[in-house]
Amino acid sequence: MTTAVAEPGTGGGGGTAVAARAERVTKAYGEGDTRVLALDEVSVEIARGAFTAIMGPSGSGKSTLMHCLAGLDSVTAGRVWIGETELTGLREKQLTQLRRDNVGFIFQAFNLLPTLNAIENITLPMDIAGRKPDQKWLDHVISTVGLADRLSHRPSELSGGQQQRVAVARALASKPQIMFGDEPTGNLDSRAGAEILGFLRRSVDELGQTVVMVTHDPVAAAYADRVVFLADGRIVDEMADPTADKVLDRMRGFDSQGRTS
Ligand SMILES: Nc1ncnc2c1ncn2[C@@H]1O[C@H](COP(=O)(O)OP(=O)(O)OP(=O)(O)O)[C@@H](O)[C@H]1O
Repeated sequence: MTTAVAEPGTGGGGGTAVAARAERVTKAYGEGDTRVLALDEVSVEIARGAFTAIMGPSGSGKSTLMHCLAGLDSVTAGRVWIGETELTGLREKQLTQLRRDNVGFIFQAFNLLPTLNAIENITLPMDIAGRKPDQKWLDHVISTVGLADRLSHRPSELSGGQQQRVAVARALASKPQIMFGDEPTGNLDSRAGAEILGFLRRSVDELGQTVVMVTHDPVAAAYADRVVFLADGRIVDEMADPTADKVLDRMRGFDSQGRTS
């Protein structure tokens, strides 16, 4: 017998904890001669409570896959779920609400508001949504990312690494079901980048979060539990427990084979 009550978002059937899922997702941009197939029937499951990296050559569809999984972009064909909610078919208003309540985002550009201090930036999405942050969780997040003594600083008074820590805390503040990062360390030097990756790792290990990160960097991918490799809009490989060397080897393999299908 299966239990009648499922945890929110633990995925249907089979009992595996799936935080997000794409089923035969195709995404095409443009029409006719200028049509580009950015994703070609991609199916993938993102495990809950794990750190997944998406890698692949430039133009292979990494950002498009992330945007489709996160409900930031519509699909041409196929279906997408976050937890048990199917995104494909939702109206824009429902999608906005689902993203706001269940998804955290970290981008390459920190996207902080310059007139607000760190804590105001962190709680802004919840303030806009009219939700009260869970203070205990918020304190835990702030101490995890090491911002406790910087909360009254404005972005201009913070280093790039500290600004991205604010962005990480903002993404975590609402206890999202899933966090997406698109090259979150792309604007940081390697030390600040390593710090942010360490915080993402800790948010998985210590806070039970689910993280999906697009990256070009094998060193960044090595922080993940699993790497999914894309080429020409298709998933061509994946790797559990990656190391930077293993990832680099695999990437070289793709390069020497040229187009992989
Ligand atoms: N809005 C758009 N309009 C038209 N084509 C697009 C659009 N967005 C992406 N593409 C095309 O879709 C393909 C996949 O793009 P995507 O940005 O997902 O790749 P990527 O792997 O993230 O690349 P990079 O590593 O260079 O950021 C590319 O050929 C790109 O030119």
